[in-house]
Formats: sequence, C-alpha cells, structure tokens
Amino acid sequence: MPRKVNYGVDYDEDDYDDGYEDYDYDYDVQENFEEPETKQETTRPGVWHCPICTFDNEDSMSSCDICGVLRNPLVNTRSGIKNNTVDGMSKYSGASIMAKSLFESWQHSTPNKTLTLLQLTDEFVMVECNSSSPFKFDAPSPDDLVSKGLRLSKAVLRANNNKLSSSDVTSSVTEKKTAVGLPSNGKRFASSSALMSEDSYSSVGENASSPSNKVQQQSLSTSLNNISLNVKPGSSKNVNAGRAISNAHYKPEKWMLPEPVEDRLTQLNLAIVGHVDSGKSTLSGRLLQLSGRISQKEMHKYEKEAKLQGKGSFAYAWALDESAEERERGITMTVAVAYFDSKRYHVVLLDSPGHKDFVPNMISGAAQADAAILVIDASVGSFEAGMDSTGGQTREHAQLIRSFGADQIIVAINKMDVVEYSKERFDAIKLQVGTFLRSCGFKDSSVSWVPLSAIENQKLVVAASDSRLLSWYKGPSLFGAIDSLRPPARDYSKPLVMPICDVIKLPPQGLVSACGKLEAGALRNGSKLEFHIHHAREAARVVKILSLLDSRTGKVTKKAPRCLLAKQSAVVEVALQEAVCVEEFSTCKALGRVFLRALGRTIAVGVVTRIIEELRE
Ligand SMILES: Nc1nc2c(ncn2[C@@H]2O[C@H](COP(=O)(O)OP(=O)(O)OP(=O)(O)O)[C@@H](O)[C@H]2O)c(=O)[nH]1
Repeated sequence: MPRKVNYGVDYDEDDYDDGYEDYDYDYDVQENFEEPETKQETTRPGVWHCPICTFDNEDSMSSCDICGVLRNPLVNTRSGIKNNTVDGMSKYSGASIMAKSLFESWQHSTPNKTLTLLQLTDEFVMVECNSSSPFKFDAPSPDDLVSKGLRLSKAVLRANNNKLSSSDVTSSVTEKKTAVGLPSNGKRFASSSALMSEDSYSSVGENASSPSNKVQQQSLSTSLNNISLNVKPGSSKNVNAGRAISNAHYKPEKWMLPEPVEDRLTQLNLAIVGHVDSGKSTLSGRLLQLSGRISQKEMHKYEKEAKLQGKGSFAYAWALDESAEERERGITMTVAVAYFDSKRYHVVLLDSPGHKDFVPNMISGAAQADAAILVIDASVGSFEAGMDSTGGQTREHAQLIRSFGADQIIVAINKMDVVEYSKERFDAIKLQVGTFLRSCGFKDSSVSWVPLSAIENQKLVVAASDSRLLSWYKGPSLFGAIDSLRPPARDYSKPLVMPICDVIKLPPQGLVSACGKLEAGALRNGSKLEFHIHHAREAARVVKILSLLDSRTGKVTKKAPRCLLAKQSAVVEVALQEAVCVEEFSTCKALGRVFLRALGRTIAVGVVTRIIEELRE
C-alpha cells in the first residue's frame, strides 16, 4: 500500500577508536514515544493467542512463552502454572544443520567435494577433500555431538600425543584448570584491563606479566560480568614459551597465501540474531527471495503451504524453518544456513533461533559470524520484551555476538509497518539499543541502523516506497548496509586454527567428519592439523575469585573477595570437569573467548588470560 514520503538518514559517524571510557554506560534510557494502542489477545478454551507473535499459550501463562509479551488483559495465572518451555531441543542439532549447509557452502566453491576428517595417522590428523556422498545429519543435540567428537579427538590425540613435536603443533591441546578474571560492570576498561578493542587485546597479550595486563576484557554488559582465565605461574611459562617459539618459526607455504583473484566475492559469515519472533527468518527469507535465491515458484509453494496450516504470515520464514516442528510452532529451533550474493560479498546467512531455550544453538551460529544483523521488532511490547534485562534475547544475542569477536553489527529495526513507520519510535529504539551496544563493546562507527519492514519489503534492497518511511529515512537499504561492512580479516600467514562447529561420526566406516571456520592458516588435501573445539560446553566450577578489578583501569582493587556482584569485574579461577581446547586470548582470539552460563542465562563474558593446568597426556 503506497504511503507518503519524507527525509533522511541520521547515522552516527562518530569514530570511537579505543576511547571506551568516553561512553555513557547508563543505558536504561527512558523512551519518549507514544504507545500505540496494544492489540487484544484472542482466546480459545485452554489457550490464549498472543497478539504479538500469534503463539497459542496455555491459559495458565501470564506472559507469552515465545515473545515474553504480557498477557493482555493480565489474567491471574498463579494456580497451576506450568512452564511451557519449548522442548525437543535435543532432537535438533543446529550445529549439524549448519554443518550440512557449510558443506554445501564448500561445494559452492569446490563442487562435489565434502570436507572429511578421515583418521589420525601416526603423526597427524589428516583432512582430505574427496567426493564422498553427503553425510546424514539426523543428529542428536549439538553439544552431544561436539563433546562426542571432542572425546574421540582426545582419545586419538592421546594415543598420538607423544608423537606431536612442538614444531608440528602450535598450541596447547587441552586444558583442565583455569583461573577466570571477571571484570564486570557493563563497561570496558580504558587501559590494559578494561574492555578493549581487539588490537588492544593483542598488545596487552604481549605484556601479560604486568599485573594490570593479566586480565583482558571484551564486551561487557551491565548485567554481566566479564571473565578471563589465568594459568598458575610456572606451568604457564612453559606452555606459552613453547607456543611462542613454534609460532615464531612458522612460515606459511606459498600455496597457503591467497592469490588475488578479481571477480571473486569475499565470503562473509553473517549471523541473523535477535529476540524471538522479531522477524529474523522472515527477513532472511525475503533476502533470499530478493537476491534471486528463492524462485517465485518456490515462494508460491511456501505461501500455499503456510496458508494451509493457518500460518500465512510465516511464508518467508518457511524458506529457512524447514522442520515440521519449527513450522508448526512458528519458531526457529536450529541455525539455518543459506547463501546469497550482494555486490561485494558471498554472504553465508546464519539464521539463528531467538527463543531463549535455543541460545546454545544460536551460539553455534555466533561462533561462525564475521558480522551480524540484530533484528529488532519495533512493535510496542515486543521491543521492550527483547530488551528486558532478565530474559531479553536482544541483549543476550548482542552480547554473545560481540563476545565471539564480531565487532560489526547492523541493527535492522523491523516491523516498522506496525508502528506506522514512526521516526519517533525508531529514534527511541536507536537511543536505547545504541547505548546498550556501546556497553557491549561495539563502536558507534561499526554499528549501522536500518528501519525496515520485512513483510512489506521496505528498505531491504531498494529505496523505501512507503511515503511515511521515505519522508524521514534516506539512508542505505539493508543490502547497502551489508555491502558497507568491512571485509573479514583472515590471517593466512599464521598456523592453521580451525575451531570445529560440528563433528559427525560415520560408524560403518569408523570415520569422523568435522567442519568449522578457518580462523587462521589455510587447508588443503593432506594438510597436517591440530583441531580445536571452541564452542564446546563443559561443566565448570569457580575455584576462587582471585581479585576484583577496577573496570576502568584494570587495576586490582581487592584481593580474594568473598563474592562477586553484578557489574563487577574480576579475575576468577575456574576448574573444568573435562578438558577442552582453549588458548590464551593473546595467543589466539578465537579460542580465547569464554562465557559462563548458569540456569539458562549468560552470566559473564570475558577472555582466557592464563591456562593454569594443561592436560597433556
Ligand atoms: N507486521 C510485520 N510482521 C512481521 C514482519 N516481519 C516478520 N513478521 C511476522 O513476525 C512473525 C515472526 O516472524 P519470524 O520470521 O518467524 O520471526 P523469527 O525472529 O525468525 O522467530 P524465531 O526464529 O522463532 O525467533 C511472523 O508472523 C511474521 O510474519 C514485518 O516486517 N512486519
């Protein structure tokens, strides 16, 4: 429906460099928009229908189990409250679906090839590209898969470990006990131990002996603590010395360095994240359709099928949400992967689940991301639910994305049609989210804002046609914002590091397949490898809180505090139940980022500063 038009962009062009101390961390900003009338829920016996996300909740629920919106009118639901969480998570392996798609991506560049981890030879893990048939991905839970793969790798590594000389490997295999520094506070450190830019991290890592440099931090939030891991003196010396020597001696072979090829698009792993029902899958489906990856015929099919199931509004989402349960529930449960080309990039789109129960699956996507689109539902109630400090996935996803190293983010303020393309609403959301993103460690210059409507195709590829949006926004479309992202840096000259996102066992042949994102180095047939699994989940125990830190200066303010409160920063020692592969952040950023979760919530983010006890069996 064509409407009126008006004016222009209000991009922040501030370049923040490392001036984190300049930020205003008080992000509990009051909004100054007028609340449009809220929609009324509809009810059927035993269930009430959420007016925002259309989910049918049990009558006992006082707020929507999917999007968190309060029931309207609020009904007394104290008796017989049942936690109607989404179950079946373990049946869906986001990682495996992602693995499948990543193999497809591999095929994209090298047709008819799959990446197969064949076996450990006497000395090395061999990775080979062959034309074996695709794997089966009817996998159990992602974490089961990863830990199974980890165990298997560990077992074989143990058997072969004594044959791996320091010149063959460049980093530690496993660690068991670590000390974690928890800087909290939602603020970044201005100096060595404050929340830093990635460059700052590197330089700090070189001076790890300085007390103020022992803890390095990454993105923080006001509700989160930051963590970093330490090693006991002595053992760390040997561990790090060995690593430094082998890295210093490393010389990439000629084939490892990329040849400048014109006309080849740079690959960009782009995670689509955000609160449940904000429209991530719909937006992803739209992007695929507009970039020609979904044909009109396919789209008609999705529309027809979605209508038949009474889920007409989910037609675009169906392109990504492929399982029957996802479609029936109208939510994404696993990371879906799709591809499209923009002018500059071959985009690998990682559509993440927004529901709180599937944050572990979302993490699989976040770990692969070079950049992210944070989708925000502009409608009244939904945006606020996403920003809720206790359960809002807008906040949690932004923190996780940043803590995995993606420092560029596009904020897609979606469903602008629902708020009549109101500039006031857009500005209020931008103010609140912008302050929060700064507290997570995003520089203003690395954040772009696009008001859009995925359903009405406003501002996705071309200029808006709705006059109300056109009247005040003349900035880039979502495609334009994607093309404005900085290309990801891949360090080909360093030794190979490939954190594994998925491991699939092929029992008949006794083979194990693995896939992951190459963080550094290069890979080809017969490459000698060391595998790291960096988003494995492992039970851990806080052994002791070593010191509290001033979150601005990073200086120790108190030794051995008895407890750690929200927003505080600290160095904490953590013991893991089983060994996992990690590196100190100064050695390898990708393997040095950690976060702690408890009771289904992310409670702290930070980095590994020291490995205390290394398991080398
Ligand atoms: N009015 C309006 N509705 C939208 C828009 N984008 C998505 N929706 C609707 O929002 C609902 C949820 O959309 P999804 O794409 O499934 O949301 P999601 O964020 O992928 O959901 P999860 O992955 O389960 O978190 C659907 O009914 C969509 O039709 C939009 O721009 N405007």
